[in-house]
Amino acid sequence: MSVNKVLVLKVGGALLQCEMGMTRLMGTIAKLFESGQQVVLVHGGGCLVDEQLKANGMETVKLDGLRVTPAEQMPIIAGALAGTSNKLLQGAAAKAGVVSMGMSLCDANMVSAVVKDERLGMVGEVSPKDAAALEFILAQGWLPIISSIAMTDEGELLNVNADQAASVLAKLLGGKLVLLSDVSGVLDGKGSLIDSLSRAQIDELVKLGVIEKGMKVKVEAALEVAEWLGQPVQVASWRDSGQMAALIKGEAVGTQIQP
Ligand SMILES: Nc1ncnc2c1ncn2[C@@H]1O[C@H](COP(=O)(O)OP(=O)(O)O)[C@@H](O)[C@H]1O
Ligand SMILES: CC(=O)N[C@@H](CCC(=O)OP(=O)(O)O)C(=O)O
Repeated sequence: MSVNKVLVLKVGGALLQCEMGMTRLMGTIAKLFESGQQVVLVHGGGCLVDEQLKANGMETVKLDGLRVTPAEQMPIIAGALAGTSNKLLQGAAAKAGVVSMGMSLCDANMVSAVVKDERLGMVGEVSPKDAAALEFILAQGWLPIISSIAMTDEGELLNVNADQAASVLAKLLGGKLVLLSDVSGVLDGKGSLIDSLSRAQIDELVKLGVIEKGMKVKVEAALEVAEWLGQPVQVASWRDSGQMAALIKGEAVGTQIQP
């Protein structure tokens, strides 16, 4: 990986429940900073949202890997993602000596957002808009930590899948994208890691039901960026210390989603 492009790292929500994982992630980011690599951290928090909805007597419904988001759930979802999850990560960054800026997709005209599909309620579809704020923050040597809560032009909050949020920010910055989940990459039907995937192979594995739910959304977001930027996108795991060490060295990790 070349060092001069911004690295957009996305972490899934399960990380927030793993103290060691958060420490390792922030240690990795500190090392990347030392080597001159600028990093943007985008995060999910799906499991925290599930917990908060349950605690408030609300149900979780997913359609094709995306959370159906009735308007009355939006304050809880925004609180869990832009609030709790974002601040937990800022805390871990501070402990590792990394100066961070806690943000969401609502900030500084980064993206524009519209309702994706009426059947999903307040779920957003975002497109890249203005990179100025992020470029300023990166130039200060700070780590932007960005949740996937967005806003319409009318100021209504929207819930965006965090892999899709990361993919739009990678496009905005023309950056490299690495999606870190709780699995070491895309697995085949027997549970073995697949090193590399083309669009045709992805279509086939989705048809067979081998790639499904959150991984289907993730791989499709990765493919869109790979094709847009003409370079592979990696799907790997924050759990795997070997993969995190390889990331610091700029080596390929996990599954390479090919353009
Ligand atoms: N072929 C596959 N390989 C790996 N994981 C898969 C696959 N198909 C479905 N999954 C599921 O997708 C999950 C990762 O997606 P998701 O839960 O959205 O992760 P994250 O929260 O990290 O974004 C895995 O934990 C696994 O349960
Ligand atoms: C629309 C939609 O599905 N939004 C996601 C946003 C969080 C997310 O994507 O979290 P993970 O990365 O941990 O899965 C949700 O509400 O769960």
